[in-house]
Amino acid sequence: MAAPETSTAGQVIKCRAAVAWSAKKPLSLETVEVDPPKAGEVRVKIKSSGVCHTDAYTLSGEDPEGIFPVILGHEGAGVVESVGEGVTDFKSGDHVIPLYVPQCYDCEFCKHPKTNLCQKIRVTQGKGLMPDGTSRFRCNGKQLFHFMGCSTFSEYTVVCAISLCKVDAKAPLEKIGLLGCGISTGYGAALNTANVEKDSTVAVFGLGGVGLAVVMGCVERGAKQIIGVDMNPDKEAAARKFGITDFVNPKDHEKKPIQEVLVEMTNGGLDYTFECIGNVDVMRSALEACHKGWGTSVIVGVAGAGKEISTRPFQLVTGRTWKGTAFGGFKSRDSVPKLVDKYMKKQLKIDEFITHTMPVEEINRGFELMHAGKSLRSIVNF
Ligand SMILES: NC(=O)C1=CN([C@@H]2O[C@H](COP(=O)(O)OP(=O)(O)OC[C@H]3O[C@@H](n4cnc5c(N)ncnc54)[C@H](OP(=O)(O)O)[C@@H]3O)[C@@H](O)[C@H]2O)C=CC1
Ligand SMILES: N[C@@H](CCC(=O)N[C@@H](CSC=O)C(=O)NCC(=O)O)C(=O)O
Ligand SMILES: [Zn+2]
Ligand SMILES: [Zn+2]
Repeated sequence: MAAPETSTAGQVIKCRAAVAWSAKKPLSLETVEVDPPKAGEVRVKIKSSGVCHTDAYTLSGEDPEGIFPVILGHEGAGVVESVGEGVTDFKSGDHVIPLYVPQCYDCEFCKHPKTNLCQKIRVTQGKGLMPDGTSRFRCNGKQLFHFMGCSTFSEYTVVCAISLCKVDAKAPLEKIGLLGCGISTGYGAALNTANVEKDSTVAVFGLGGVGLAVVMGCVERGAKQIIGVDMNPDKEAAARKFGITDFVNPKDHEKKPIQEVLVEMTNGGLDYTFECIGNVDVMRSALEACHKGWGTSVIVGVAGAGKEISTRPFQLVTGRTWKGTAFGGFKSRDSVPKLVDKYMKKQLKIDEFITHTMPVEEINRGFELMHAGKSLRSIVNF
């Protein structure tokens, strides 16, 4: 049966959005115009969106791909309002999560079992545009750019159908948007990228939302020691609830590089380490905290423009492995609906990551809480 047409289908919709007019400035709540979806696109009514550190990173001006004015946000969930020509996988009323890593099933990357990095629309997505090179957003006559193919800080957004997955309509839309980024990324970093085994020893640097999702994955795999490393002592309590066995604050060990402290604590180093901050010095520490011969370090954090990593090549010659992950290695459209199902079966945490909830009008408070180290995830509701 054909989906019922919504009264707004084919029309320009005026709605609320938090607009980043320029770097380093608070977001501004505006009325924006959202065009109907073109061929292969879907317009989604966003119910809620998480605030990820990557939104703050791009807003800070440190993202080489940062472009303004833009509608940020990439951890959202919502309901399909209308679909563009040729879209058969979705209909109005479907519950969906936008995906910043699409899955087209057709490109060389999608067909390759070793990567999740679909490249079908990567070039235009990186330029803040839809695949035809235009934007669907305007405010006061000015074009606004899209962000990571999602722009979930808008009440309505337009995304490519390949950047969207349909999820269980019983799942709470005000929570499951977090599976669009931080939780899936950290969890997948442990399960897919590192493939942590039972009885492993692990260190997680940075105990924000992403780091705690790594901890969740390591607990599921039966790691016997999980050391949380964070400069913020307030992060210890929540991290213990997620399952860290030890907490190390580098500020308590200023006479020694933190990797030496960890190597001593673990009789030679960790089986797996994860950098979940975006600091290149910490990335080095995380690698060098790995056990000689077999330790693997996974870079999850996103570093600022111009930053480079370094270590002595001897660290790799002697058997340590340095890896990175995007979206936890999950092939997005295949995996996210399954993660939603896992949450519904109480086999995956989401609620425990949500420390603050606020109306979109207060979105800047979400950023402030993150910068002050007071939140894991803030959710903004439309
Ligand atoms: N690769 C990918 O696919 C993805 C990458 N990311 C990236 O992952 C990183 C983490 O994201 P998220 O969890 O949202 O960020 P948060 O800001 O919530 O968490 C980062 C944590 O690291 C702590 N920290 C900062 N500096 C240090 C340090 N030198 N040593 C130890 N701990 C430190 C922070 O402490 P404090 O509380 O004091 O700030 C905070 O607890 C970001 O770089 C983000 O851009 C996010 C999603 C996907
Ligand atoms: N735009 C940045 C790169 C930003 C980046 O690394 N993004 C991560 C996701 S972070 C999510 O919160 C990622 O998975 N990237 C894959 C990709 O194809 O962009 C820059 O230009 O350095
Ligand atoms: Zn993110
Ligand atoms: Zn693809």
